[in-house]
Amino acid sequence: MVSMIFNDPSSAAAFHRLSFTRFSNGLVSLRRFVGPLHVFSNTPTLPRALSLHAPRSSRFITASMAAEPSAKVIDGKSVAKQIREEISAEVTKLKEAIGVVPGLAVILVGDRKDSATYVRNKKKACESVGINSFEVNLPDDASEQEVLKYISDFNGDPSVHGILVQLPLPSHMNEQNILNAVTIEKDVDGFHPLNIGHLAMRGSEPLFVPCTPKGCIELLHRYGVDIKGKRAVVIGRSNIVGMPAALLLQREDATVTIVHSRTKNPEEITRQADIIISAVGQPNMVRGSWIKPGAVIIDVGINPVEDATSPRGYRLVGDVCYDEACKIAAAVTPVPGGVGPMTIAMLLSNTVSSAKRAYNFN
Ligand SMILES: NC(=O)C1=CN([C@@H]2O[C@H](COP(=O)(O)OP(=O)(O)OC[C@H]3O[C@@H](n4cnc5c(N)ncnc54)[C@H](OP(=O)(O)O)[C@@H]3O)[C@@H](O)[C@H]2O)C=CC1
Ligand SMILES: Nc1nc(=O)c2c([nH]1)NC[C@@H]1CN(c3ccc(C(=O)N[C@@H](CCC(=O)O)C(=O)O)cc3)C=[N+]21
Repeated sequence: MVSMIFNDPSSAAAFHRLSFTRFSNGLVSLRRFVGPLHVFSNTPTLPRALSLHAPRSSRFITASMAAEPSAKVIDGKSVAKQIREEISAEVTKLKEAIGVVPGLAVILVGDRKDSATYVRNKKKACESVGINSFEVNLPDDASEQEVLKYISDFNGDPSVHGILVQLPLPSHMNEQNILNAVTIEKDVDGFHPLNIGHLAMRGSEPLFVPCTPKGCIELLHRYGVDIKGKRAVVIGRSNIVGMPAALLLQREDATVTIVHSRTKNPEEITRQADIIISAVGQPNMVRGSWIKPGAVIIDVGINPVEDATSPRGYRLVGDVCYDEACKIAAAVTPVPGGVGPMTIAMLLSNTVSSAKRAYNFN
């Protein structure tokens, strides 16, 4: 038996919620109960709160019905839009109060089409909230020294509050050397070893948290998903997504397991999770059978798959088999429109925080 709980959109103001309880025989019973709204109070236009808890006191008012359960869609695109509006207001406040406009510098090396698209999207997002953006495009055969020179210039430029070196870098460059060169005060990607080290240490705070994992947690928060005490599985252990996502979940008091390419029984381990964050890069790897009924799924994967019907000849899918997940999970992020837009929103947020910190502005 599983429970999925979500606010009734037609009566959210009265804090009424509907609860579907699905039994092993496939029947679904509908309950209505009145209770405290689970979490967020400052996001009135956001989607309904979602809780992993079963209600303690609830009142049966309706009989059973046979229906295919369907997960709630965690709409990263609309949450990111809301966050951009919040950031835009902060940027205006900063400018009016002390005449400072936050600035983000992006360094792109090489001519990868996907990287160029991401950089273009970041630039557009900056414009949309009033952040200045500075862009450097270097050819694929540029030297590491050239990149380091630009980083050093941006480190010393007071109009730049955030520096992002688009990854991946060409293979002749040493990624660690380059990421280490960004001053930690402007490391809005949160990839500097000192920022990662602070993230990993209890009682310590990094200046910046990596954008994609931060966006995943922000989605869980804004959808009212309880993390404390839950079992979380992160699939993938990269420096930019999987590892920091696991650290963040742990900081939120989840019990965290990391699944990677050498894990012996990934399906069985993942099936124990209340919360799954998948960052692998394998289309549709996480099947319905990997998912515990009622789990919440954050799908970070962005995988192009051939699609002759799409104008681009391909479409993007996640690591999680979306159709199967929808039938068994409580909530799931789509691809596109899930974590991707949140990554960019968190980058803007980190850039504004950096500018505020530089001027001691609260
Ligand atoms: N939405 C967004 O904003 C972002 C999306 N992405 C997307 O997320 C995905 C992951 O990105 P990234 O972390 O950079 O990728 P990496 O390739 O750096 O890391 C992939 C991770 O997945 C693990 N892995 C690979 N195959 C399997 C498998 N069969 N079973 C279990 N684990 C496996 C690897 O394990 P091992 O360590 O053992 O090799 C590794 O830890 C990609 O699709 C990428 O495009 C990335 C960044 C941002
Ligand atoms: N230094 C650095 N920092 C990064 O944060 C970083 C990086 N390098 N290299 C590449 C990855 C990938 N990444 C994404 C950002 C936004 C979307 C995004 O907005 N995706 C849209 C779809 C975009 C489309 O349609 O192509 C979505 O999921 O809805 C995706 C992926 C950031 N990364």
